[in-house]
Amino acid sequence: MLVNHGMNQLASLSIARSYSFASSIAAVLRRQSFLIRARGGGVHNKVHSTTAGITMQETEADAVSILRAITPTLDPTRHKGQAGKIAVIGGCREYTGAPYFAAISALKIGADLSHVFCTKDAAPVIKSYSPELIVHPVLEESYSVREEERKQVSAKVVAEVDKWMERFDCLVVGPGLGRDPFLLDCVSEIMKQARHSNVPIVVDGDGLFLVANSLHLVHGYPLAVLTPNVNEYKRLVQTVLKCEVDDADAHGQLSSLAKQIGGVTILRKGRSDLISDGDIVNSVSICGSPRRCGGQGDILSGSFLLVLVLQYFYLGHAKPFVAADRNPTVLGCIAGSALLRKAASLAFETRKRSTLTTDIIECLGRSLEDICPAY
Ligand SMILES: NC(=O)C1=CN([C@@H]2O[C@H](COP(=O)(O)OP(=O)(O)OC[C@H]3O[C@@H](n4cnc5c(N)ncnc54)[C@H](OP(=O)(O)O)[C@@H]3O)[C@@H](O)[C@H]2O)[C@@H](O)CC1
Ligand SMILES: Nc1ncnc2c1ncn2[C@@H]1O[C@H](COP(=O)(O)OP(=O)(O)OP(=O)(O)O)[C@@H](O)[C@H]1O
Ligand SMILES: [Mg+2]
Repeated sequence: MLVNHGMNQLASLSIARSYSFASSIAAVLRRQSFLIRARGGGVHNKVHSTTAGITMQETEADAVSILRAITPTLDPTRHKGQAGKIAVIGGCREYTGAPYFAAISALKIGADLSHVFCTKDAAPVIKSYSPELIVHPVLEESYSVREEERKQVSAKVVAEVDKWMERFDCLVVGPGLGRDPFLLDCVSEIMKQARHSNVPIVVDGDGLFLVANSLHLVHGYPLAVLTPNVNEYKRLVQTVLKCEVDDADAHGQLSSLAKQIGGVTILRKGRSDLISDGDIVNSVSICGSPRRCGGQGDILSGSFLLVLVLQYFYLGHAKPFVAADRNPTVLGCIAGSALLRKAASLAFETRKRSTLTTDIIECLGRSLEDICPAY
């Protein structure tokens, strides 16, 4: 009922111009529809029994078909913002590359607007990388705030982000965030606000450090996607499952981890990317690049195609391949992984040993075009 009601409202709101009250309502309705789908997701392939005795389904995802199915056609009737607005929460004194990689990747695969919320000293650096990004210098680290001012500053930081929240289709928390305790406290509050507004949250990098110590931030939230690398995954397994990583039962352990965190979607990055929401385990093994330069995970977190997935699920335009019962966050992970790995492979073809993250970003467009031509 809620979905149909939402779709009808959306149809009448689709001509609304950017940043109007109507478009804010539409965003809320779209997110409700997305939430309903995320709660009911699942596909059914092979059934396996794991060493832990858990019955589980596993599939080598047909990533290219999924990517084709969920990529929206370019439509001249759409206005700015309808192809996606994302925000990256990250960027501090040490790390300015990571949030840039995440934010620019979203634009390169078709999002209309990409924001970065970072610390004051990181902002001019990130702005100087690209005029395309909207950079908000709002986050504060402990060194710049006196003890007695912390409560007031924290409220101000959270309010600065919250006034934009309803407009975002997806939040990416963590690339280059750093681990300053005061900053992480503020980010916890921002995540609570995002969850309250049903905004999908991709958690990566230092965001995973935060979440491993504060699981309640994502526990049971079907619109949360965690994207751990080797270290980050190890930390999650130790904290949540109270054991060590067991590669002999990689699929069973990933599925248990996702279940234990209340059905969030986890993408375990590695030679093959493994994706599960606790129901099935998908793996994406499309040939990538043998170069392991830093920043490739940041591209992935920004290019989740979640924005694109959202457009289709929100607006009810999903092409026939995308069954209504598939969890859109899982689809977003599969598509993002396939796209990044193909771009990395294309970059390596020409750059070989000198392949860098910026070269891979330059290949994101070609990667998408090869799989799903614009016309
Ligand atoms: N240009 C920028 O601004 C970038 C900024 N970034 C930002 O940095 C922040 C911290 O993120 P992170 O990924 O560097 O931290 P973490 O996961 O603790 O890894 C640290 C160490 O773990 C090891 N290690 C890694 N992989 C391994 C493996 N497969 N198998 C075994 N060991 C492995 C390896 O250690 P080593 O080999 O030196 O012992 C590695 O150096 C975060 O905010 C992130 O977003 C990055 O996104 C990069 C681009
Ligand atoms: N051994 C590998 N072979 C092929 N591709 C890989 C391999 N390891 C990782 N990848 C690809 O690179 C992407 C980034 O994974 P990685 O483990 O480098 O993340 P990360 O450590 O978070 O990166 P970042 O430096 O951005 O923080 C993965 O999604 C995966 O597709
Ligand atoms: Mg990373």
